[in-house]
Amino acid sequence: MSGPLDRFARPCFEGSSGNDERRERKSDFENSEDQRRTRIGSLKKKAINASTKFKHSLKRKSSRRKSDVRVSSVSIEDVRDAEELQAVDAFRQTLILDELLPEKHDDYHMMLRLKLLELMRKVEQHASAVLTDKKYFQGSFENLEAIRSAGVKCPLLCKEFIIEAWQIYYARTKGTSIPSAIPTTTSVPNRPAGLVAAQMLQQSQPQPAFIQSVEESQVQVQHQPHLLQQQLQHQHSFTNQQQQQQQMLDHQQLTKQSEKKTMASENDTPRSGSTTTVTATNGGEAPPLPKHKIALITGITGQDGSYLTEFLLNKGYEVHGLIRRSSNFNTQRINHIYIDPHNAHKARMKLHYADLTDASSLRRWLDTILPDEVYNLAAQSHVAVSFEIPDYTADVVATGAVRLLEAVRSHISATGRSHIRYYQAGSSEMFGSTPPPQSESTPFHPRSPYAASKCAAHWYTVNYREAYGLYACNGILFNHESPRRGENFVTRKITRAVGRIKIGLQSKLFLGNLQASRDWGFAGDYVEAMWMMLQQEKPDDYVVATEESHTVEEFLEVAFGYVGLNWKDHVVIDKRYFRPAEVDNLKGDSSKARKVLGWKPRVGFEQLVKMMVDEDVELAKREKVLVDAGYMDAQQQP
Ligand SMILES: C[C@H]1O[C@H](OP(=O)(O)OP(=O)(O)OC[C@H]2O[C@@H](n3cnc4c(=O)[nH]c(N)nc43)[C@H](O)[C@@H]2O)[C@@H](O)[C@@H](O)C1=O
Repeated sequence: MSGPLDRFARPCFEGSSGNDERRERKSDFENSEDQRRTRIGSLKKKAINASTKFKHSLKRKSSRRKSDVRVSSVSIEDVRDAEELQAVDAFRQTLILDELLPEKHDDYHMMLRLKLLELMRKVEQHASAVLTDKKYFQGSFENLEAIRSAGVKCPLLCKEFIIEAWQIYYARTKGTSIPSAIPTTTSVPNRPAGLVAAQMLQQSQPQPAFIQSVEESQVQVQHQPHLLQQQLQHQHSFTNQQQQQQQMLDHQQLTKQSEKKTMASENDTPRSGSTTTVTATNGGEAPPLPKHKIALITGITGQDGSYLTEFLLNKGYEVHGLIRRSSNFNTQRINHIYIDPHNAHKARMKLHYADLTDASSLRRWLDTILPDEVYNLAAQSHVAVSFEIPDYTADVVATGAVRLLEAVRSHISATGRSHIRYYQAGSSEMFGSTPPPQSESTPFHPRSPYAASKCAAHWYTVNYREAYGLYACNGILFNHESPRRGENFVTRKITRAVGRIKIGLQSKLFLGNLQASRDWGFAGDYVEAMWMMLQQEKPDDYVVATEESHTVEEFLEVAFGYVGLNWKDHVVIDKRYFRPAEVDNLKGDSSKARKVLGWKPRVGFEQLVKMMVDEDVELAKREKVLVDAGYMDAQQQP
């Protein structure tokens, strides 16, 4: 089905339906919204003024401190900041009087931190901790809420893994006095905790028996800046973060076990590839790396890259990912498995800058990493966008594949490492207008620059296999989705909107052709098939699909219906999302993969849609917390 060409009249970013809607809704809310912004703006200004005055006052005073030990209080304009400023000021005076404050540490933020630590210690003597972490401590935020609303007045500490700012606000809405105790991946922001801690010191009640005493807990704050950088862009729900933490812990444990195992059997199991030694940064010699397999993945930061990395790490692989430089970090999907490379003997995933458009970088990393398996997943993978940037799409998707194949070929010829195996990510888009069911023998008829480029990559791979005897496979993957799917693909665009509509952050969703039909599977299942292809005796090409096809409209029915909404009340057809040439119907025949590889999908269509909706409802709840706390605009998506 072809769409009108006037979509090129102005650029239109998918996933930005909130923005379209914002334009529409602005007039309704203009006045109240503008007033609210002005109010918040003026409060912020006041707070900044008060802080600046306080800081200047400290500086002025510090130059006089030897002769005039008593420091006068600051003038405070903002009522909201008064308690904090006074508390910090008084605390500073005490330190100066006790001669405990070296001049170089005499600044406001240092004071605030010290004050917070002091408050935390006091709080721990009088407060009770409520376990809210579900997975490890079988707690819940509902417990916290129930305890507070049952009239318990003592300060309550929310015992939780603190990863992102929204959790602090969320904990407060549930009645906590201060988030506490298990911030494994980020430090607790000073300001909210400081204010809350000050308030709670005024309250003290005996501790109910059913709440765990805080003395039993260990407070450990580790600061990992690489995770903090991603705070607001994080794509996964709270539940998912807990799963990720479990995976990380599992991975660390697995790594330890596999290290022990491989070290023990090092002599009798020679590694198929190279050995690399790493020098530890703690002064000692790191143990030689175990003889495990090494994988190199292009496109590691994408949906498939992140699932494949988890899968391979769980199989004991060392995984190297090639990433493109960009001005913003885009590693959200793999942050949970990232271990600082300075922990050389623990870090089993490593990232390197390279680009499929830069042949020299590909060859250099092959020579350095010496991988056993290479997975080429990188692409400009958006079909509609490929009509806008066809040249770039061809460069990355088609020529990028031949650059990498050629790098592998020349690396083998230079090193003799002929056991190396190559996986090429193909796409059902290559079948285009050929009617379903589509199998390995179905002729390609691509309908977009993206699909034509994928066809070229497919044939380059076949050619390197036939011409040079390279172990190279094409995985012809039908659509595969997950909560990590990019927000401009139709499935995630829908489930994001369902979450936000359900929570009241959005009311409309702008879409294109609802009659297109796709064979949608779960990305987590599909990465297993990639790996299986490279474990066979001989290289070959395989279709990977669920063998069920559903229209976009059916996806809408399930997604909206699952949360009790009717999609027809919210979806608006926007011709800008139609494509110049559409692929109407894709439905795979994956019998070869099922028979030869023993692969089959585990997650069905409805389960997939519900999984994505569940995650996105949670994500929307987090956004709502930030919106309610004035931390984010209602229409803005982090
Ligand atoms: C296998 C293949 O899978 C993906 O390509 P795709 O099938 O084009 O995925 P999509 O989610 O962008 O579109 C699916 C269908 O949904 C229709 N549709 C309607 N309304 C909107 C809409 O508003 N946005 C989008 N994106 N699509 C819409 C659209 O016209 C199309 O018919 C990529 O992973 C690709 O890399 C790949 O290899």
